[in-house]
Amino acid sequence: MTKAILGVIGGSGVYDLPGLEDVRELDLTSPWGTPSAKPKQGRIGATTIVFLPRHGAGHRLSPSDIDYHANIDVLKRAGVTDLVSLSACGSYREELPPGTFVLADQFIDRTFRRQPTFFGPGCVAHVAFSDPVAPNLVARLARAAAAESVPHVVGGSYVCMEGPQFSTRAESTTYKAMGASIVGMTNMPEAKLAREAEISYATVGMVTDYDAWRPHEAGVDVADVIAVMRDNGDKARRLVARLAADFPAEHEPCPVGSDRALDFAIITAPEHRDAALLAKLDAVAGRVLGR
Ligand SMILES: CSC[C@H]1O[C@H](OP(=O)(O)O)[C@H](O)[C@@H]1O
Ligand SMILES: Nc1ncnc2[nH]cnc12
Repeated sequence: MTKAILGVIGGSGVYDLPGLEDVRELDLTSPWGTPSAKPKQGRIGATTIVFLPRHGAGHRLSPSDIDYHANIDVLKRAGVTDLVSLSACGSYREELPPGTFVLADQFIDRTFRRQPTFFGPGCVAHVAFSDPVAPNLVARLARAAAAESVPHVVGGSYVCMEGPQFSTRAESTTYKAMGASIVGMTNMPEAKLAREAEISYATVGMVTDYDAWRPHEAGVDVADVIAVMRDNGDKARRLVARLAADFPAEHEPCPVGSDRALDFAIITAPEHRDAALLAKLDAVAGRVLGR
């Protein structure tokens, strides 16, 4: 049995979780770099929660500057089994107005200056990623949202752009035509790295704006986002509190294998593996590397 530990990555507008009790800062370091902040561990009811503000205290880091490797690595070291990402996003659908929470089930990765894997020369791995989020975690989030009367939809594709500028109108209409529901700048490579670290992941896309695809409307600017962000942040805290209150003590096996992603993923022959990289992978891949 594995004790369930719920990780929460707070995005724009969610820099703390005031409902946490018995809070302490975890003094964890990572061989991958510097996490956005020291994770805070606490509990809501009987559920242990580890919280990390993605952009750091005071929103210090832009999406391209976040050390996603260090963030996921320290959450793994903290024992996180299930990870909820809270993310502000733009919407590509009239029926997903600002204030809606989209529990996305797919991603389209349009980032171009981020290293998307923990693996590399000396230890190559290919994890399955056709189903990038953990459906049981999504179902729990949907139940928590319903219980808290938070407007939400289950499913949809999140397109992750590099940023930090918002989309041009041409980009916005292109992503909409690709079938995306929402757009943000942070869930890639975060979700990929969580999968490599065998952490069940789900994302809550908190719509703040309609991006730039509506022909007769002004495009998005950060003032639009901030105007909605505060209210979304309050809803997100209620959502997390409800999720935590109803969370199981034991980690539920992920139906799409998030928690066993490395069973057959590492393809480099043992005698060709790089010792320095293996050492860095102690937390992420310790289960299969026997570290
Ligand atoms: C402040 S608007 C743009 C900013 O908000 C989103 O961040 P997060 O996913 O961490 O909530 C978006 O991805 C951009 O980084
Ligand atoms: N329209 C948008 N595009 C990218 N990231 C966002 N975050 C919030 N709104 C966004």
